[in-house]
Parts: sequence; C-alpha cells; structure tokens
Amino acid sequence: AVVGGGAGGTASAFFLRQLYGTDVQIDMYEPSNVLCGRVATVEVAGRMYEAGASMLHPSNRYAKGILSKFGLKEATRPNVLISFYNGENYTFRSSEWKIVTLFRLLWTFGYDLIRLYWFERSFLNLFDKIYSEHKHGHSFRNMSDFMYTLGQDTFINATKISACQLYADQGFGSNFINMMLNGGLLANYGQTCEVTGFVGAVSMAGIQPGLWSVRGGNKLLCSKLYENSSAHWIKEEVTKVSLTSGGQFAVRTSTNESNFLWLSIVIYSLYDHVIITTPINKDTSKLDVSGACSTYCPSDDNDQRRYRKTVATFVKGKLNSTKFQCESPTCPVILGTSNATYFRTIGFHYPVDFNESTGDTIESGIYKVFSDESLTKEQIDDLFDKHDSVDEVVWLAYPKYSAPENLTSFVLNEAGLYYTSPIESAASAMEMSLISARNAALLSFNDWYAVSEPVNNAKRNAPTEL
Ligand SMILES: CC(C)=CCC/C(C)=C/CC/C(C)=C/CSC[C@H](N)C(=O)O
Repeated sequence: AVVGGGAGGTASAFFLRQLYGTDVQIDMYEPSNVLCGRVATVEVAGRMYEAGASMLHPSNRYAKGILSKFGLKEATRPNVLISFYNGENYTFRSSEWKIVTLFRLLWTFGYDLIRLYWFERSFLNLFDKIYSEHKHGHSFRNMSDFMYTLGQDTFINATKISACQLYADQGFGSNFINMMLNGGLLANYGQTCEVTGFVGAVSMAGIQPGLWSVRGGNKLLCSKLYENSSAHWIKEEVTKVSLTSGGQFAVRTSTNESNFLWLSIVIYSLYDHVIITTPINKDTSKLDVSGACSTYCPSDDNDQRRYRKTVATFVKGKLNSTKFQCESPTCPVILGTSNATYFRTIGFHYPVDFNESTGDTIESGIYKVFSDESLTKEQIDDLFDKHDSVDEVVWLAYPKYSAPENLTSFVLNEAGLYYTSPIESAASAMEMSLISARNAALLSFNDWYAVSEPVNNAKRNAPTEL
C-alpha cells in the first residue's frame, strides 16, 4: 500500500508498478478528491494558477522523464526578472534592458555571481549521482547514507551548518547573503539564511535561469503517474498502521471503524509492504505508526518536523506604481529581503494553460503575493493601485528548517514499512519527493526479492527507466 496521493505517493505507486510489474496489487490511500497534495492549482477569475510548488529545475531528471514519457509539455513563460526590496526601497532592480541588469548585478554582487555559478554547479553535479545510483538499483536506507554517497562530507556538513555560515565560509559577501540568499530563501521556503546550508543551495538552484513548469499545471505529473501505476485509489484517510503477528502491516482508516451496539468493529486491510508518503507530524496528520515502527519511529520527540504557514494571495489588479516604480504588468518579481516587509514575494503569474497562439494576452495574468499571515485590506490597498479580485490560499507548505538537521531513516520497520518524508530534512521540492518515492519503491523491491527469492532472479534485475 501507498499512504498519500501527493507527488511522493503517486510516484511511489508508479515506481512500484515499474519494478514489480503487473502481478502485485497496489492500493493508494488518499482521502482528497485531487491528487498531488502541495502541488496544487487554484481557480482565480475563471483561470487556473499554480498555488503550491511551482518550479522545476532543468536538472530534475525524474520530472523531465515523466513529462516526456507521458506526452506532457513545458509551459511557455517569459524569463523571470527579479528585484530585491527591503520594505522601503529597492536594493537591487532588474531592468528590461539585459545589459543594464548585467551591469547592476556585477555592481551589486561582483565576483559572487561567478562564485555562485561554480558553487551551485559543483553541488548539482554531486547531486546528479542519485540518478545513476537509482538506475543501477541502489536504494538508501537512511538520509545519512543518501547524503554521504552523493556528496560525502560536503553534503553532510551542509545539513549541519546554517546557510548564512555555509555561504560566508565559501567567501560570499554580505550583499549576496542579505539580498540574494535571504531573498531567495524567503521566496522559496519563507525563511531566512538560518535554515541549513543544503536548503540554501537548493533554494539558490531555484532562482537560476531555465526553471520550468508543466503546461496545464504541475499536478498533471501526479495524474499521469497515478494513471500509469494501475493502483487502486482508496479515498480514505489512514489513521493507523500496525504490524501483525504474521509479519504483515494492518492499515486502518477513519472510515472502516464502526460501532455496533457495545461492540466496536474495526476492519483492517493487510499488506506485505507499506510506503508512507505523508509527513507524520502533529501539524498535518493523524497517522499513528507506533504499533508498526521499530527501526525508527518518526513520532520520537526529536523528529516532530513542523511546517510553516504560507499564505498565497492572488490579486487581479494593478500594482502600486508609486511604491514599486513600475507601470508594466510584468514588473520583475519583487523579493522581500528582510522581515521588515509584510510580504515575501510579489510576482506576476500566467494561468497554467497560458497560450499566446489562442489569444491569451498579458491581461490573463494575475499577481501572486506570498506572506506569513493573511494580508489585511490596508496592506492590499498599499500593494495595489486597483484590484478586481482577491483570493487567498493558506497552507502548510515547507518544513521549518534549522541547523543542524537530523538525518533520519527511510525504513520504519525492516519487515517492509518505508517512509519518504526524511528527504525533506535535506530540502523540500517536487523533485526531492520523486527521488524519495523512487528510493522507497527500490527499497521495497530489493528487500522483497532479497527475502523471498535468490539474487540474479530475472525479476530482481527488472529494468526501469524514466
Ligand atoms: C543540490 C542542489 C543544489 C539541488 C538539487 C536539485 C533540486 C531538487 C533542484 C530544485 C530547485 C528548485 C526548483 C528549488 C525551488 S525551492 C522549492 C519550490 N519553491 C517548490 O515549491 O518546489
């Protein structure tokens, strides 16, 4: 069984099917009517816009693989320009003229731009190893092994110190740390550089050129994964997983419990292996695995990963041109660089199905404002000269990060209970969920055939590609 129908859940179901073939039954538990969890769209003024995880990186091979395997297309969008705003003034402003922007970048950040290029490139090169490890059937039982195999001490160290420290140790100056690093982190994770160095590196990758998203909405990745997994979608919320004396896992949901007179009847479904893809924590889940975990129990006090509240406000209107000194609807994305701003970012967004060839114009776009708290009417009036519609989505988007992060286990019970969320201790991003799902499916497959059949069995070497 797979618990959860988000990116991690649908990808787990798909990868399990790829590995095991058609002769296993896969049930996917997801109570919501829509798949993809934190990768969500919202309807504003009759069009759909990304409300959650919105960007993928050109090096994200699993997402790219799903895109091409299932005939999805990349959304067309113009290159995004960014400006930094400290609550009162711009500390850096992009210009429509590339040469002017380049000059200003060099003036403000100097050699740190080159340093950033090489630093991110070396991180991404190390991280890229994950794809060949998985391709060769290697799976990781815990996050320490995962991080060590990919980036040895460099990666482990990056989870133990803050991003402020990592980037300062690498020689980055205060302009870079205060604006670029903090602005990027506020935009991507709603936090400043007190998060770990690794989160900082992923966030910096998340403001590079070439980022992409899926035409029609990123959640199409999940629908395609689910459709092609031939999993049975059970629209119920799993409340408890426990290990039976027979070595199987009993999965109980909130709906299969009923009271008959004085008798409480509870129905379980039994599974050989279970992959849990929803975070087990007080903020977001009722799931109890205390009767099933033995290798590692995520409910231990040291792993109550808390999630940060993120408010996304969608405004169809005209930005305050006096405050932001920009008349065009496509002003650069404004990144707040300090906690002095009550917003984290303001950016112009196109609908997920934006298509110029079918008559879409700039007017089909809206502004998306990220903030920690709901915006007041005064704040909206301060940001916009005029507005037709205001829609708000509140969600628990990202973990609260602080250094050092605990690197915990993907295996909750050696009998076949796996957990994908520990990857979020490195960094939360769509591709990270896909990687963790692939890892969990490989763990299940490798464990099953190591236990039940001798190695070199044809199935054991089943080819899988994405
Ligand atoms: C080790 C490094 C530097 C990167 C790993 C590759 C990776 C996962 C890149 C993702 C970059 C990206 C798009 C980051 C954006 S942050 C999360 C984002 N706001 C989201 O919600 O998905």
